[in-house]
Amino acid sequence: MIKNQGNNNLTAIVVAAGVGSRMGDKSPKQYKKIGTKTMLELSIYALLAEPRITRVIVVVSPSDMLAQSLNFDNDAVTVARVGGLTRASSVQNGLSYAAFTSNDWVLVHDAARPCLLASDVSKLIDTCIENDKGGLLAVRVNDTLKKESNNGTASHTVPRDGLWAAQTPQMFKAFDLIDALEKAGESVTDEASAMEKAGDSPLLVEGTETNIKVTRPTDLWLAEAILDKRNKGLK
Ligand SMILES: Nc1ccn([C@@H]2O[C@H](COP(=O)(O)OP(=O)(O)OP(=O)(O)O)[C@@H](O)[C@H]2O)c(=O)n1
Ligand SMILES: C[C@](O)(CO)[C@H](O)COP(=O)(O)O
Repeated sequence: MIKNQGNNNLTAIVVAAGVGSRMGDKSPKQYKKIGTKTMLELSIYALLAEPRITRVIVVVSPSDMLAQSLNFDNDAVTVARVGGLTRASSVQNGLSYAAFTSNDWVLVHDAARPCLLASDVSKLIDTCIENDKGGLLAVRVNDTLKKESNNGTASHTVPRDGLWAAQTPQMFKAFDLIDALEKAGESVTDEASAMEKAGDSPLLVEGTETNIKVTRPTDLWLAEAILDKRNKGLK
């Protein structure tokens, strides 16, 4: 059981139990290497670069055979074989595994977002704690958005004013998120959706465009280019 950790001992849950079907590859995308590290490792290290995160629970599928080769050489990281059939269920199972005993904050991050900047993690934590309100990293939508009709044509343009693309990590009080996810069901695709359904209005914390979710093959080389540039000193 995790006792009250306070704001300097935060828990992050990294969801890494997906199959990566949109990548069209046989191995789950979270184990794809960018340079010498897997996407999963990069996502975890970006979180651990924020000193207030002192515990990372990595949720993998119970059938994940690659997880046993993981060695983070860091006592802060625990691999939990509690992944579910949906992302939401993996998050719920990770929250249960964490066994919070007080309503501490929790951050939830996609293993598929390896380009996360530690500075953005710090910004999210600072903003949520200063406002005592949960929130998420997000970026404003730049493209003109079209709503598809049922025959592959554009029926209309969706006004993009005020539209943001949600990223992760998303940060909420653990007990509030547990309750919200329980009520929202497994159809929600992020934590903020569940909180919104519960009547909350999560803070939008402006993140960085490079915090992409690696979903399809082209995203992988985008992530490689981003991290290559970053390793050369460009943000
Ligand atoms: N049942 C699931 C589904 C997804 N995820 C995780 O949630 C993150 C975002 O999900 P997504 O990008 O959709 O990953 P996949 O579900 O693996 O991809 P796909 O939908 O293409 O199968 C990923 O880190 C993925 O590992 C998870 O932990 N459990
Ligand atoms: C949580 C998320 O990354 C926010 O944009 C996104 O909803 C995950 O969606 P996915 O279909 O599970 O990748």
